[in-house]
Amino acid sequence: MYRRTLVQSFKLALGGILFVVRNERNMKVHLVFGAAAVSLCLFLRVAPIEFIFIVFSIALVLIAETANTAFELLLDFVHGDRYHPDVKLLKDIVAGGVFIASANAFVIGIIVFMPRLLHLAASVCHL
Ligand SMILES: Nc1ncnc2c1ncn2[C@@H]1O[C@H](COP(=O)(O)OP(=O)(O)OP(=O)(O)O)[C@@H](O)[C@H]1O
Repeated sequence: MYRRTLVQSFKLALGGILFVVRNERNMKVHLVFGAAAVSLCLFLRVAPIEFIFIVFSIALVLIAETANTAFELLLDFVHGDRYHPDVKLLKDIVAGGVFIASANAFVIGIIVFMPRLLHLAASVCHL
């Protein structure tokens, strides 16, 4: 063990995140949806509190996916790739966490964007 500076710790954490982005297809999907949601926030000029909710929802999904990946790797490391019902249950439970975070982000996205998009569509139709 050695003492790390804050910058070194940050670099190691960033390396962990990059690993997940490179190796997990779902993480790439979450990032694309996250970037789309932030762009939509800017385009629709949502209120600051709504923007905060969107950013928190995105962060929650990314954190859940990162934890899911770490847990899957840990299980594979400990148990190998042999089938085991307990491994299945544990992997399904952490995947459930990602699902909850994603469903939360979806609902918040609907609540924030839907009224504005409908309003935008209505004003375009009346042109
Ligand atoms: N060793 C195993 N024994 C039993 N079932 C497994 C095992 N490994 C994976 N599974 C099953 O396959 C599913 C996908 O696991 P995998 O490790 O392939 O994750 P993945 O392809 O990255 O999927 P995701 O990240 O979307 O959950 C698990 O949720 C589990 O149901």
